[in-house]
Amino acid sequence: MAEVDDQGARVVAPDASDLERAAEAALRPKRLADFVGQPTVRSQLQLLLDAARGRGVTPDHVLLAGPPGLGKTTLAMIVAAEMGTSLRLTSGPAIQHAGDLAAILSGLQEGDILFIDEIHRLARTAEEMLYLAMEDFRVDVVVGKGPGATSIPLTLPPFTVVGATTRSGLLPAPLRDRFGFTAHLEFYEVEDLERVVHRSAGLLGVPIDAAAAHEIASRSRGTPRIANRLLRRVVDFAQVNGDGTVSLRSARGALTLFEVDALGLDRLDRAVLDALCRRFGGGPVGLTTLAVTVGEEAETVETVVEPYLVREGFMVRTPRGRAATPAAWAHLGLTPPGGEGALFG
Ligand SMILES: Nc1ncnc2c1ncn2[C@@H]1O[C@H](COP(=O)(O)OP(=O)(O)OP(=O)(O)O)[C@@H](O)[C@H]1O
Ligand SMILES: [Mg+2]
Repeated sequence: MAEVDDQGARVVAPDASDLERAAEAALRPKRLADFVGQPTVRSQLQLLLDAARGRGVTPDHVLLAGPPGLGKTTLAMIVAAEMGTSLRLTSGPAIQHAGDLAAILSGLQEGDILFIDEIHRLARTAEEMLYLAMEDFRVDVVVGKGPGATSIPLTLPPFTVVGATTRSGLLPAPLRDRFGFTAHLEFYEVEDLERVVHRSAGLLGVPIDAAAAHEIASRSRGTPRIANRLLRRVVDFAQVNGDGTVSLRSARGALTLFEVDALGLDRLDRAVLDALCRRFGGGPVGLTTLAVTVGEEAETVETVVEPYLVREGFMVRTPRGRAATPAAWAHLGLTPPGGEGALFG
């Protein structure tokens, strides 16, 4: 499906293209104190790190769970910075065989933070090796091939695994259990996103007024990555069409141009709601059917469209499939079959 490209171009997509990652690096908070919002996670993590530092040990393994763009990679980097240690970066899909993981593990230094992004996508054999490494700081390195192969047990220096996952439900329980602390990142409040926008505008050297920051924040779907991206488009707009100062007018102009509505819904979101209401009478309809109707992968609809629609009360998940709420019908300017109040009757 060609939608992979469209997906990458979506201005409210919660995930980032490779190109965007470079722009993001410049805006990443480096220390816990600069990390905006998520007060619960921040205090929990602060405690964990302070305690480890106090005892002079490496912190417990940390699992960061939550939707894309909420700050998992940022927090992993912050853990390393706060502990004054180095970060080794890898990801589930990058580890195809147990041997790949063994090579990484055997290169670790004491206190290193091993960041495993998308840890739910680790190969099965690597997963088992990781259990042992996390629990006993041991790894069995296989030397040679075939019948002559021998396995040499290697003791690892103490280190900390920071795992990140957008799908914590997919993590096998034994792996989940080996994390001493799981941080569940929540979507951000508008006020927090306003602070993200102000902070980023400051780093970009762009003047912005409070109304503009509020406008961008309220259309950012609770996601700092989206707030930063919308800010960049708004800055473009302000520089091309004005004097470069980001005002409410330029914020609205840019967001209208990119078809992000007042609630942060874009074309794909509206297409999903529209299909749900017009084609399926409000549902319930299965995820796959719904995804095919809008020409998207089921996984895309499930991970990047649905969470926001559910959270904003436009869609509900029922045992028989996805259903539109009265708010969805209202947002599309449609009347539900049987009129108002007929739903969920
Ligand atoms: N709490 C925060 N305060 C300020 N900026 C933030 C915060 N959280 C995230 N950001 C910014 O949002 C962008 C995306 O964050 P990050 O890469 O950490 O997300 P992620 O959860 O790792 O996403 P993915 O699941 O796609 O890997 C970064 O540029 C980062 O600077
Ligand atoms: Mg990340």
